[in-house]
Amino acid sequence: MSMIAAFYGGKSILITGATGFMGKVLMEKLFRTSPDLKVVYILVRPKQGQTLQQRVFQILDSKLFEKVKEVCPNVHEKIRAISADLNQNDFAISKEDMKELLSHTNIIFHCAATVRFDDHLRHAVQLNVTATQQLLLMASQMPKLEAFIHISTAFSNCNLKHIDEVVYPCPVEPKKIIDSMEWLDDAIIDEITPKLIGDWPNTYTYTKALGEVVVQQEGGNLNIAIIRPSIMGATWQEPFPGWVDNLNGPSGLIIAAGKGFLRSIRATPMAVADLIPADTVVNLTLAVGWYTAVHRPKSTLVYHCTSGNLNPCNWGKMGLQVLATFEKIPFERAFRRPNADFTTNNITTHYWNAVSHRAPAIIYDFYLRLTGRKPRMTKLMNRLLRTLSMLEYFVNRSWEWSTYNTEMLMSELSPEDQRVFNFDVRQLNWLEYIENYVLGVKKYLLKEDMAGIPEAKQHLKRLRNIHYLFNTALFLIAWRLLIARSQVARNVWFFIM
Ligand SMILES: CCCCCCCCCCCCCCCCCCCCCCCCCCCC(=O)SCCNC(=O)CCNC(=O)[C@H](O)C(C)(C)COP(=O)(O)OP(=O)(O)OC[C@H]1O[C@@H](n2cnc3c(N)ncnc32)[C@H](O)[C@@H]1OP(=O)(O)O
Ligand SMILES: NC(=O)C1=CN([C@@H]2O[C@H](COP(=O)(O)OP(=O)(O)OC[C@H]3O[C@@H](n4cnc5c(N)ncnc54)[C@H](OP(=O)(O)O)[C@@H]3O)[C@@H](O)[C@H]2O)C=CC1
Repeated sequence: MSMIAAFYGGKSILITGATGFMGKVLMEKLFRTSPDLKVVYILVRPKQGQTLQQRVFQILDSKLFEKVKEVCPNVHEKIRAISADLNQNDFAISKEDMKELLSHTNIIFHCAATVRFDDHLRHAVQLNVTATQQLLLMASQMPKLEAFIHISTAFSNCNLKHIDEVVYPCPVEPKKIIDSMEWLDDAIIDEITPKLIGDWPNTYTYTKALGEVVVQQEGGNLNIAIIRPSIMGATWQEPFPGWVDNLNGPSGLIIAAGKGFLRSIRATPMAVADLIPADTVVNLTLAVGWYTAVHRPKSTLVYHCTSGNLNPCNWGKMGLQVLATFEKIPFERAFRRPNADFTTNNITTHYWNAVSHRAPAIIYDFYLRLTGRKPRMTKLMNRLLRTLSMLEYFVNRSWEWSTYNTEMLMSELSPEDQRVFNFDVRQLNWLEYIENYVLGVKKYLLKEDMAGIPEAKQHLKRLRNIHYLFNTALFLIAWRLLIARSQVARNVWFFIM
């Protein structure tokens, strides 16, 4: 019997960010392994014209929850969606709901965050720092609370090269940042943002670092743990391999490469690609929840959920495997044949961006205009190039994350728990994982049918022929111009003939 699964039985659990990528995988695993838990409270905001209930039903209706519905047929009764906006005071939770949350919650998993790299500092501070502070205040009024688990990121200290499982101080106290956001106007915040974030690459990583300091400073007597996952990718094993539902991290780039838009990316092939499957993060999170509540460590423990030091894979190996998978499982209606490569300096990056990204987009838009359609490729390409420039920081560096606490926790688990809540990345076979990841992107993100693979292969053959034809035509035109202008070229031509 799994001790961790048994621990969550009968518990009331509060999850923020349950509608996000990690939150869904977390809920799924909780219900599948502890179907006798009492209730899962989720803080949800109405979105895109959907009510809370519609949002919950949409999640439960997805393929991700198929197994849960078998194990826990009344899962919908055990999810209690609470209307909340983490950007508002008291999260805009009604008095009755707040009362219920405060009096019943046993465990909190705080996953909600803005993960956009380019978010305005005010908004990133509001969600990643102030909301965390408010949630801690709420937690301190929960008499039955046993553990508060805060999800941060391994990149919260990406300004360092070696990162230990400790909370590092920030140059400016989070409280001062929170206060200043209240009275500074947007223009001034824009101006001081680069100075404030200093050597952090974006507002996301900076505010996640501030959030950790808030957790440490304002945690009071709560049992708190911080989890720092690296780049969260599709699921490895559970509930099935390759599940992913958003474009963050590598997923968006896999689509761009598979559809033939992405032809080159400035990346260091030997730099460590510190990917971590979402189900591994969730298994560690649930194990940490159990350990924190049962063993009550004296201080706030930080757990790194990374792969680089135990089972490293680099961007070169990952890129090659992604491309190899496209050969077997191509995406439908590609713009060009998938054939991306890495560039390593500014000059080649600019060159390939012009030749392989901008020029084909301009030519295609010209063709769309000629055929009376609306041009769209240049806009799409500019967006891709902007995304690439934001991700560059992370694919040209390697970090070392120590994992003492994570390894200590692994050794504390019973063999059964090590199996059910496996977070040992040493067992991960990267080639297999990446292949499943690409397949998952095709099935769950692009919603493409496997039956369409032969047609997709045909389409790629046609694109190859067009490519050869285009290159031959280009060569002939160039040669003709050369012959017209150069005596040497003419002589060569007569000699050949
Ligand atoms: C040796 C030789 C080898 C040769 C090999 C060749 C190599 C081949 C390459 C092959 C393939 C590639 C393989 C992988 C390569 C490298 C991958 C690198 C990934 C590195 C990631 C590192 C991240 C690490 C950071 C830390 C980790 C974290 O803690 S957290 C989360 C990470 N956060 C993110 O990833 C968010 C990043 N995104 C953003 O910040 C923004 O989206 C943006 C700034 C990038 C873009 O913003 P913009 O305003 O332009 O667009 P946006 O409005 O956001 O979106 C545009 C449309 O896309 C939709 N969208 C966007 N995001 C999502 C989403 N999450 N879910 C669903 N949909 C999304 C959005 O709705 C828009 O659609 P429309 O409305 O229809 O327009
Ligand atoms: N994805 C990754 O690669 C990594 C993620 N992390 C961390 O893991 C956690 C989860 O990330 P992930 O699941 O990928 O992120 P997502 O962007 O998928 O999910 C974010 C969640 O936060 C919720 N949220 C955002 N703003 C509000 C708000 N104002 N009120 C209520 N809820 C809100 C979203 O709700 P809604 O659905 O309404 O938008 C969503 O449920 C985050 O803390 C992130 O920093 C760490 C390392 C890597």
